[in-house]
Amino acid sequence: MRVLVVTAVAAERDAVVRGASAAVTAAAVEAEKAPGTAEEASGPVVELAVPGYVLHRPAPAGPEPLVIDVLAAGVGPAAAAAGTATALAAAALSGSPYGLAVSAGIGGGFTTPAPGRSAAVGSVVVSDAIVAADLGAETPAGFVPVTDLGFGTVEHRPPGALVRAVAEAAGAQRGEVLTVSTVTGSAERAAALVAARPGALAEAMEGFGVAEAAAAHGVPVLEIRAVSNPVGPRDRAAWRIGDALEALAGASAALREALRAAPAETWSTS
Ligand SMILES: O=C(O)c1cccc(C(=O)CC[C@H]2O[C@@H](n3cnc4c(=O)[nH]cnc43)[C@H](O)[C@@H]2O)c1
Repeated sequence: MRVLVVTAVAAERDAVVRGASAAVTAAAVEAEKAPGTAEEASGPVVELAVPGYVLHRPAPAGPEPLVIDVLAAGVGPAAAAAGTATALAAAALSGSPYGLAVSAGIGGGFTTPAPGRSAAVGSVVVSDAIVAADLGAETPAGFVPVTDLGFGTVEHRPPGALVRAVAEAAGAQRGEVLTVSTVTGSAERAAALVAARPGALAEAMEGFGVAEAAAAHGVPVLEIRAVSNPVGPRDRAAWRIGDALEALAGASAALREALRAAPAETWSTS
């Protein structure tokens, strides 16, 4: 299967490639399918051009049928949708379509959702719903989602069995990941988001864009977020981007292992 992983920035892309490459190496050595040392087994990263973008592909180990391409498409839902749609279309036109699109990167973690649920800095969240949290209209009665106005959708649901497999492999929590166009910067806004979506565990800025492009192409979608900061009052001193990128690399290794263990036939209809 071919998997497209879409990040916002190059640092996230490189973390995903590093994690997926480490997983390739471990799998190859464990299965003794590839000769040589761990370093030799992982091989170089191949760069592939699609119109307007460059994909990074960790070299597959031996004849493994799983191919993971990683694209840094830019910050925000529009950039994410444009990059994802381009890569999906290019692959489909070449006769080798992707079977899964993954939005991956760092994100904010909600620390005061429902009792017992909190996404701490350095932890990982795998989306069970990808939600456009601010797509709608502000009215005297409050925020109205675009679906209540008679348009489109505000939610995409990844395959449940895949969510469970990846979350288990990554030691991650499962929960809703909200896509916002404005980073939350106050306790009041954080509380309003959780009130509207009690299942929310994380927020970021790209998942819904990736999901809309994937839906247009009939491709399943997943979102993985490594928490770099709490959602709430702005506090740059609380950001832990390095820790989150390490967690993202670990989650990417887990993603690869989960996909090897649970191929698409086992989750594509769940
Ligand atoms: O200036 C700020 O206060 C601020 C706080 C958190 C993040 C930012 C960014 O500009 C990063 C945007 C980038 O990273 C993802 N991200 C990371 N944390 C969050 C968050 O708390 N809320 C939304 N997005 C976040 C996001 O997906 C973008 O790719 C600035």
